[in-house]
Formats: sequence, C-alpha cells, structure tokens
Amino acid sequence: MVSIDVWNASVDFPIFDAKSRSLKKLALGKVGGKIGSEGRVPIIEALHDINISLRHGDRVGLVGHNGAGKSTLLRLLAGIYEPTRGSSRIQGKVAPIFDLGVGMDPEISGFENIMIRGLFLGMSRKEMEKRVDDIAEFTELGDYLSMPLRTYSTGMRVRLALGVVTSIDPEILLLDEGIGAVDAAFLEKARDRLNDLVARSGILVFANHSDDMLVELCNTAIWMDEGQVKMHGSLREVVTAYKGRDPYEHLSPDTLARIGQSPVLSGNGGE
Ligand SMILES: Nc1ncnc2c1ncn2[C@@H]1O[C@H](COP(=O)(O)OP(=O)(O)OP(=O)(O)O)[C@@H](O)[C@H]1O
Repeated sequence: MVSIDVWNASVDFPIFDAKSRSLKKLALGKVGGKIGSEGRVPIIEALHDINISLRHGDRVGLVGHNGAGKSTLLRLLAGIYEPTRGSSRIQGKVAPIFDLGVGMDPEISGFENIMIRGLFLGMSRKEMEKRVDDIAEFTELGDYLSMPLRTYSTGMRVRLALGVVTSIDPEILLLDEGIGAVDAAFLEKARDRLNDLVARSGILVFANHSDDMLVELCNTAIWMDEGQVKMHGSLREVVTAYKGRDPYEHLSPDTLARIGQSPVLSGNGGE
C-alpha cells in the first residue's frame, strides 16, 4: 500500500557560518523560512509543524512563494531529509525528480546514461533494457546516443533526461519545478508521456506554478507559506486562494481540449 504520512514535522537548518549583518537584512525580508537566532547559531526553519496524509490516487500540486518550503517538503517526502522534530512514514518506491540533469555522467554515452538514470530512479536493469528502444525513439537523438553526453547541447540532454524520467514506474512520484521549465515545444511532445507517467504513479506531488500543468496533472493542492501548510484542499480552491484567481479561467485552449472542457464550461465566456 502506497502512503505518505507526516506528523508535526519540522525541518531546521542550522547555519554555522552566518554573518550577523547580512542576517539582519534577511530577517526583514519577506521571502524564505523564518530565521531564529536565540541560540548562538542562527537556524532557518524551512518547515514547521507539517501534517500531511496522502494515499494512492492523490495528485497534489505544491504552490507557494520563493523560499516557502516546497523543495524542502519534497526532500522530506523523498526521505532525503529527516524531520528535525515530529515524524514521517513513507511507504512505496519513491522517484524524486528534482533536477533533470542529476545523475547523468558526461563521460559515458547517451545509452549508458539511460541505464544509469533508470537504475537511480528505482528501475531494474532488465526493466530498463525493455524500455531503451522506446526512450531512444522519443529523444530523436539517433546516433548521438552512442556518443559521450559531453558532446550534447543543453536541449539534447533535456530530451534524454525527459525520455528516461517519463519511462519509469514510480509508486510515489515527486516532481520539482524544473520539469516545467523545459522548452515548450519539446514539452508538448513529452506531454502525453508525462500524463501517462502520472497515471501510472500511485501518488504525485508536483511543485509547479503553471495553471495548465497543475490542472492537467493534479486534483488537490497544498499551499506552503513560511514553511507551513497554509491550505490543503481541492486544486481549484487552493490555487484560487493563492493566486487570487480561478486557474480554470486562464487555461490555454489546448489544455481545455485535453481535459475535455469547453471554454464555456471554464467560465470565461466563449460565445
Ligand atoms: N540546504 C539548506 N540550507 C539552509 N537553508 C535552506 C536549505 N535549503 C533550503 N533552505 C531554506 O529553507 C527555506 C525553504 O526553502 P525551499 O527551497 O524549500 O523553498 P521553495 O519553496 O522551494 O522556494 P523556491 O520557490 O524559491 O524554489 C528557505 O528559507 C531557504 O533559505
């Protein structure tokens, strides 16, 4: 059974080399978690008293301002960070996709990188061998797949990474914003694969701000603010509260078509 449970969890980062002058400046800022300096070492409270319970089928969009704690929460859910206080229980195979390029080796070929990245994301060698042709076709990299990765352009690396990432079978899929920053034209091509990937996943948590991506992939949302869960509810409710406008009123015609809604239903006229 796939599940995520987090009870009263906090994550602190003690900063041993903070300079007192810049610290004052930071404390006045609006962005980022709270900085406490009661002790001798300043502490950034990246997450504070988080309670979350997710089950199979939950597709959660994570929104919030810079420094609100989205990436830290994803790392807590991935088991990369342990809670400083409180506890968490994550049941299921986690695929953390925080940076498309991570785990890629510039000195080995595209084909070898496909295998390595797949293993890193929890797949077996046999499973990856079955998928490699499909990934190769999707990337359109042809003979380049036999060349070392260092000979690739940035866009070519993204194609390779996206091909692998969308081929896996995760029980818990954790996506940080990077995936939305991919070149729009290529993302269009990857969209069906991304949708299929999410459909295959037990639980999705996706940090993203694009109305289109959130509406297409998520059904609920969590709004993080200063390291706390400010709101957890339906996607529409939370994004409307966070952005001050209904995400369904700002969807592209393509997204509306894909989610099977006419512009009239989305509430923005259309006559
Ligand atoms: N490794 C770290 N060491 C110290 N502080 C950190 C570390 N990682 C994050 N923080 C702090 O924790 C807080 C939350 O950061 P986090 O990266 O989780 O925010 P975010 O919501 O993902 O922000 P953004 O949208 O800008 O990526 C911030 O105040 C940040 O300064």
